Amino acid sequence: MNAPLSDREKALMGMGESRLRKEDARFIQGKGNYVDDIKLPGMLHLDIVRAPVAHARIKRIDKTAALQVPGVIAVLTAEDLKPLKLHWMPTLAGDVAAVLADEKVHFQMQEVAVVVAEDRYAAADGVEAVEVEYDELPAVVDPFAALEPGAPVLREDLAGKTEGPHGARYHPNHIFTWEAGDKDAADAAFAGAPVTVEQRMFYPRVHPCPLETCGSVASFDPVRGELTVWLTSQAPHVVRTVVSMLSGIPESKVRIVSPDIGGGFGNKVGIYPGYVCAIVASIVLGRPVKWVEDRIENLSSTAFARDYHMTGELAATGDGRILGLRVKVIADHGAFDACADPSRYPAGMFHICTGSYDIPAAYCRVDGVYTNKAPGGVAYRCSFRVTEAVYLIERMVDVLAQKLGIDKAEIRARNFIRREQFPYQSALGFEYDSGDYAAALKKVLDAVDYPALRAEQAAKRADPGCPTLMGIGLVAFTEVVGAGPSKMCDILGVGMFDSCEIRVHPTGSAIARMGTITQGQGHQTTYAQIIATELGIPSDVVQVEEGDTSTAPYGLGTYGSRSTPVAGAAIALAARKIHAKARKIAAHMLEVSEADLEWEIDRFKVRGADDRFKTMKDIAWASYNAPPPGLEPGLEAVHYYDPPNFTYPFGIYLCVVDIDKATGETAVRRFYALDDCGTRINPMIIEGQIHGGLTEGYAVAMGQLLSFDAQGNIQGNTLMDYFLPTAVETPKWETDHTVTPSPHHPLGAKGVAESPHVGSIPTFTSAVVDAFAHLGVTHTDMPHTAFRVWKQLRELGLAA
Ligand code: PCD
Ligand SMILES: [Cu+]
Repeated sequence: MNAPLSDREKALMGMGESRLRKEDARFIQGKGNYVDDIKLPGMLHLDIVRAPVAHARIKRIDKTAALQVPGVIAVLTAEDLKPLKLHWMPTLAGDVAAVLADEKVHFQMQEVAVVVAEDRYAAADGVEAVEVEYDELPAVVDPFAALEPGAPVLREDLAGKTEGPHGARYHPNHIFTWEAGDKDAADAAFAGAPVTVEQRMFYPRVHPCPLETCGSVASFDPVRGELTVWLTSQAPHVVRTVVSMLSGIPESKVRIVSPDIGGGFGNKVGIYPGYVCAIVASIVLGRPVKWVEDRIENLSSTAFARDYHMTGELAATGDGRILGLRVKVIADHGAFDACADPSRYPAGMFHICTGSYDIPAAYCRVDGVYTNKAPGGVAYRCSFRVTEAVYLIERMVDVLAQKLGIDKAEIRARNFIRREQFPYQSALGFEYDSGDYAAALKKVLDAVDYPALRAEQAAKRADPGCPTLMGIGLVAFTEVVGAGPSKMCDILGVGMFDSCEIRVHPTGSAIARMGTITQGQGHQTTYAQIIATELGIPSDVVQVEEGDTSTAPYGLGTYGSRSTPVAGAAIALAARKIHAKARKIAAHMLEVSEADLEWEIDRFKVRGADDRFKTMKDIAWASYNAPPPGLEPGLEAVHYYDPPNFTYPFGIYLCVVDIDKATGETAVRRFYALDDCGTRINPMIIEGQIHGGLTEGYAVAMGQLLSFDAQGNIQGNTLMDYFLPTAVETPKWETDHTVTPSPHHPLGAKGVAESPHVGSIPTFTSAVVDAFAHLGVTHTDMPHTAFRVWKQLRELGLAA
């Protein structure tokens, strides 16, 4: 293993060390600073009037009574935003979304009007007093029904448009068709295949549920013409650009600050009507305006995830070698196409759905559809539809294994992309950077004694008196994270690079700023660790700042596990620029040539003369006070990093469940998660990320669901119904790892934070279905709640 660290190395607390999080000293003392903590003199409060119905024409809005409520200052509707051309706003997906409902409402809880008042209570009373008269229209909640010939037309604003931003539209409720792969080659693989399987599955609508809801404080200074907005954004620079474009205020006079964020999980990527209205209200009224949504508003209207109706097909040989994959998806995007994906990919990175397998021919097609539901389509702990893709392929491989009577571990091993095939070109267009799936699988199977688990299962199946059904889930996932090479990925035309600026002070401490923004991931700790190792400065004295567009270099933000792959690389390369300059200074100080110097932990020393050295601290002082002739003073650098490729973390997850035949309750007996994210910066933070992601995955698989009735009423949008596991429900997690560095990343690191979510969800389904596999069940849709599992037990005559 690793050689023991010297004292000097230990002092740095650099990469590879499980050092404690630097930010926690602040958080555990209640000194965090969230948007709702921001209170400005004269600040007003905004609250939103929301639609009680899913589809209706607005006949009349009467503000009179609301304006008489004590404390209410203003009521704004779409009519008031029209002169500013702000009643509709562009979405990340190239569509438009109503800021405030314009003549029609398209989903329940849609923003219809806003009330601005002296305090939050008055604003809420004002909301109650706004009178809106609706003329109800038939609601469309099923995307298949939305595509029927006579279906009600939802988006009248798009009437007659047969072209959308992603090509032809064949129905008024159709948004786009997106295809990847070679259809003819895939069809040919199926035509000649000895075995084929097909499975329909529905990945229900779920919602990221960060502790802190979304919100903003907008403050326009009419004297200076400057706009400052504190908001819960995972991408503050992008918000600045969009705000400047929409408002016409020069970007140099717009400052966006993401202060501490209480969890993002994709929920805080989009731009929401509440933000826009707070900004407009502040500009119009000349006072700061705060908007913070409540939990029901958060679960109802800011950014759902998934809602994919998927059909997968695999073609294979008799011994289980996969010959081809075909996938069809009907994607329910809700009322406006507001998916947060790189602009060119309306289905995100869904085409990673060939997974960890060497599949010669593949074709996938995704059709986006409008329905009367809230817009969103965010990457809930997932790099843009990767969760859906991994779910699909992992379910399909299980279905194939079942049909052929091959063990699910064995069939995976037979189809893995082999170590020597990397870099690997997938049939759907990705170049996987590195992986060693077979070694990881072996490690997991050995660790849990897989043959013994299967033997136990067989014995239990043979015993009709056994009160439980035992299931074993297994998943071998590959993710695509680190968006992304700007030749492939952009947001509204801005390439998805990221950035870092490091400034070393004369006394040898440093400040570093990045274009990303932590929401709990621990960037202040891990980023400092990278700099510590690269520059030989203790991570304790490296100050990391993110989220303020007036100080941080432009970056695309934190989501899609892109911070380590993209900003992490920028940090390393900025540090290396400083390192190169430091070498020049050290050579001058030691009166030798640069070539005679070697770097050791925290110093340059003269080769072969251990006592002749200059530490980075010495060099920092000299860089300001006695730089070599011809070299500018100071010790700082900026780097903008445009990655050459994505990174492809992977993992092998295994889960054992025991299902109570009497109640349908599923107990997770064991969950073993092996992750490979290449070079590991802070193993403890990684472990925390894995625990969090597995817990969120457990929540999605076992209980989270936002469903709608036939009228489009949203159900389950409170924490009474929406499943958020506490320590009581959460299973015990076992973690493990292998290390296969990324060959193109300067540190060899890949992203990791999404992997546990992406990988665990299909593992739970795989385990639950496995419990019923001997009875011919090939798939059951999530969530695997006790009631749903019990119904299945009863249908099979098993319920006690
Ligand atoms: N190799 C490696 C990798 C990584 N790491 C670490 O770990 C973490 C993470 O990372 P990443 O993977 O890169 O990621 P990011 O970018 O940073 O982040 C993001 C993610 O993250 C996660 N996690 C978390 N946590 C918390 N606490 N909170 C939150 O919110 C959250 N979110 C979630 C999500 S959802 Mo999306 O947005 O949906 O797309 S995406 C996401 C950081 O700290 C880092 O540094 C290390 O150490 N190493
Ligand atoms: Cu996703």
